[in-house]
Amino acid sequence: MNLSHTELNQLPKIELHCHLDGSISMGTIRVLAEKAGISLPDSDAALREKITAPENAESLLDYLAPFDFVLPMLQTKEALSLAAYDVLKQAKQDNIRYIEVRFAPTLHTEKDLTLLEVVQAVTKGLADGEREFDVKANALLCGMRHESAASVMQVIDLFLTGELTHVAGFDLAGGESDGFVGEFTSVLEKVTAHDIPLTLHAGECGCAQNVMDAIKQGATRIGHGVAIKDMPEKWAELIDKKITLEMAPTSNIQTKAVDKIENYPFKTLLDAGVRVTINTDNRTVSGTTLTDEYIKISEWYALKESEFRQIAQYAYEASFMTPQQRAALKDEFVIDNK
Ligand SMILES: O=c1[nH]cnc2c1ncn2[C@@H]1O[C@H](CO)[C@@H](O)[C@H]1O
Ligand SMILES: [Zn+2]
Repeated sequence: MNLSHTELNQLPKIELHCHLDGSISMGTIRVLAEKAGISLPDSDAALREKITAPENAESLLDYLAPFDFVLPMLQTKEALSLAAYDVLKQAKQDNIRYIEVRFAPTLHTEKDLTLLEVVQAVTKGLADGEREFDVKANALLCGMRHESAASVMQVIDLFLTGELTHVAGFDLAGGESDGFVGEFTSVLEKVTAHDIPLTLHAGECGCAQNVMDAIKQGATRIGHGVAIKDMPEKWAELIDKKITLEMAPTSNIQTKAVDKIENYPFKTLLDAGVRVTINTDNRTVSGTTLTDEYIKISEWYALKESEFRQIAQYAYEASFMTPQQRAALKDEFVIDNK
């Protein structure tokens, strides 16, 4: 029998893939808009339409459109701290014990913030939320793939300032073209040269080769990676290297990473031994919670509790936690299979 919604909610969880700007609750968006002097529709239904992915999204780029609506509200330190705090509040409701919240610093410098100030404002909100909600958290910094390698390099240079706390790794996000890894070789070489933990969006709506390129370039985790379903001959390599896929069922259907649920490879990959994990990607843009994503996976595949716990252990092992965070959560996430 499937686990009940309450049981799924209560499972201890780790979320590796959650975008800050796509995950701010409607209540906090109203607060941020007011502070920014931006007027919003009065009705929640009309506002929801602006901040969620279009029902008939045709592609990843369609899916990304609502971000343009929220970003003008995320241009001050106060707004960024409040947004990060708000995401941790939501994480608590999912019984998340550890979360990595990602964002692109270059998207928050429209007013007068420096990249460093942007990151410090977000990590302040995470630190406040950690204390308030007993959820551990780190930030991941994203470079945007539509920006130049030189601009993305400025984000990498933040890691080298020695001024960051609560920042655990790097990612590339935005629209995905085939062969994108090659456009950012110089950036990604610097990432690995400095041992900065690396996850890359790949094989979301691009080809399976993007996933293999990302791994070759040093990514230990892949954002989505759905397209690897088309290269079963590579699964053994993923298993061998303990590559972890950060999948997000609702988002993956919305972006048309697969045309229909029957073609979603989550369970096939899990059964084959590939390390898959469950994530929201964007709580608000996808209109979901991590509990909702667990419910979806439970309804689609009737997973047993032991399988959900195995998936959470994969997330624990692949996370970019500090040694202290890892030690504190060990008993909740390392299951004894023997
Ligand atoms: O699923 C996704 N694939 C690729 N890029 C994404 C996805 N969700 C959000 N973003 C992009 O990442 C930026 C930083 O958080 C967002 O502004 C959005 O453009
Ligand atoms: Zn994403």
